[in-house]
Amino acid sequence: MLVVSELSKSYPTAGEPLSVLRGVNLELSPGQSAAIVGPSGSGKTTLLQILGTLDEPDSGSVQINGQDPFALDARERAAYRNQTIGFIFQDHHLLPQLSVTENVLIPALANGKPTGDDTTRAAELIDAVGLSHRATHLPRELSGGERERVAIARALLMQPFVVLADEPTGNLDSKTAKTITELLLRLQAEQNTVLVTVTHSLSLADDMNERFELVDGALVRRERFGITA
Ligand SMILES: Nc1ncnc2c1ncn2[C@@H]1O[C@H](COP(=O)(O)OP(=O)(O)OP(=O)(O)O)[C@@H](O)[C@H]1O
Repeated sequence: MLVVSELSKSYPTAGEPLSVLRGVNLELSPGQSAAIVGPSGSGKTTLLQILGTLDEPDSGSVQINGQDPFALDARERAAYRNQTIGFIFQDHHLLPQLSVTENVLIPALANGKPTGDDTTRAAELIDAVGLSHRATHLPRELSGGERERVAIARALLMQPFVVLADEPTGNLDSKTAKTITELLLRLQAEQNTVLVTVTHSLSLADDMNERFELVDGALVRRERFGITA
């Protein structure tokens, strides 16, 4: 389970601190997907950064399968993050000089040289995202949708418990966005991970099991938005 309780976070400013998160609660089981929507500046990225253990909350807790990642020191937490959390970014952050296979293997490099198992799994994931014929290509030789597929394969390499996606279809046309969303949800269900997606797309939000809106620093559950595009 991913269990988030009463998270709060403020940023210092010249005057009063800017209170962004004010009591965020969330519980998701393996295999569940959730979308978080909200206006620009409502704190979606801040929340995703905390769920990803890249930033610390001021108060409240995050528990991943009963473990509190913020109880770990910075080094332990980095190792924990690499094993437990997969990240998918809008601009995919692929390394331009590395091939598709090498990019997918990046999370395994934190443990030293990729093992044979890592390489096998990378090939399986590249196949699963439909890019076997592009395995030796560089990112610049791929379309936007193909690059996003590489980012999905990379996020799943370490069999993470939680996958966090920040606008995973933000730069894609609506047809490609739909295909990528279906792929992401299929792999997420097969691998039984928790998926949390931050998005402005109500259509993408509708494809997730659960929808939440970040309102005044807290998550409010929403019904389907009824967007089919
Ligand atoms: N490091 C920081 N220091 C100070 N203020 C910050 C910092 N990071 C974010 N903020 C402020 O916190 C608020 C929430 O930012 P955040 O990036 O989480 O919003 P968001 O919902 O992801 O927005 P968008 O949809 O535009 O990406 C904004 O007002 C932003 O200016």
